[in-house]
Amino acid sequence: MSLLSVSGVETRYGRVPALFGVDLTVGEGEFVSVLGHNGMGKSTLLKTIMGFLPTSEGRIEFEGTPLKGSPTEARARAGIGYVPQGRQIFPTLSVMENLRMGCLLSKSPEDQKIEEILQAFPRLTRLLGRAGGALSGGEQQLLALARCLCGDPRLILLDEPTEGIQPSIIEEMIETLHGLKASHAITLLLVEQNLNFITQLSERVMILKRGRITGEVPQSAIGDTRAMEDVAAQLM
Ligand SMILES: Nc1ncnc2c1ncn2[C@@H]1O[C@H](COP(=O)(O)OP(=O)(O)OP(=O)(O)O)[C@@H](O)[C@H]1O
Repeated sequence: MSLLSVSGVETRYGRVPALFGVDLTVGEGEFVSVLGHNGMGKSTLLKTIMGFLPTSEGRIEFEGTPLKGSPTEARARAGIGYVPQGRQIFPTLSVMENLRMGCLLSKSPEDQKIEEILQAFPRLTRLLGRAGGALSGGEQQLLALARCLCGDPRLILLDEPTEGIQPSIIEEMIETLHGLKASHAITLLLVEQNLNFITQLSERVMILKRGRITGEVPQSAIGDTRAMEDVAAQLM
């Protein structure tokens, strides 16, 4: 059974459709990505899974339980973590306070959880007292991911984490996510337009174009930037 199953999902903004019957599954422990240009519906897909936008058609199941009608908070409690595009950390709260907010959903003791998460994000350890808004964009992105992980999510929905981020932090994020995959058995659904980032992190890649999944990158092309570029050029 998949951890997440999305089938025939349609989402509209008012009367204007943005997703047209999207199907995808994410298995436990899998890293799955959705690649698409600007405006193709990537953020809409994650917002729909998280319950910020209602589905007009289709079905979303998490661990086999239908999510229809379930509010965002219940989805978060069920184990779906969301790192939105633009990060949305609390700018006036310190890094530590941001992490504490993330721990509200965790069942582990707060100090223990934060210590565990900081081991995966050493750069944040030096910044704990600084206001979130005084971090660089890349540091804020790391904080947003770390804060999400503080809530013990089973599945992480990650929206364009590389947008506007310096290459060194992108590399750090890739390493951190690889480490987390190995040690925490996290499951990831990533939406991105950065092909290099997707290539390095994904076991399966779907292409989203104008609200429709136009295809999946063949397994033989996964991890091979040149082959991925060829497939993406045909499907995007
Ligand atoms: N609040 C909104 N109201 C109306 N239309 C919207 C709204 N948000 C997004 N859309 C439209 O829905 C479509 C998909 O947008 P979405 O933000 O999901 O794309 P995206 O692939 O995440 O792109 P980007 O990388 O630019 O964020 C676009 O045509 C967009 O204009």
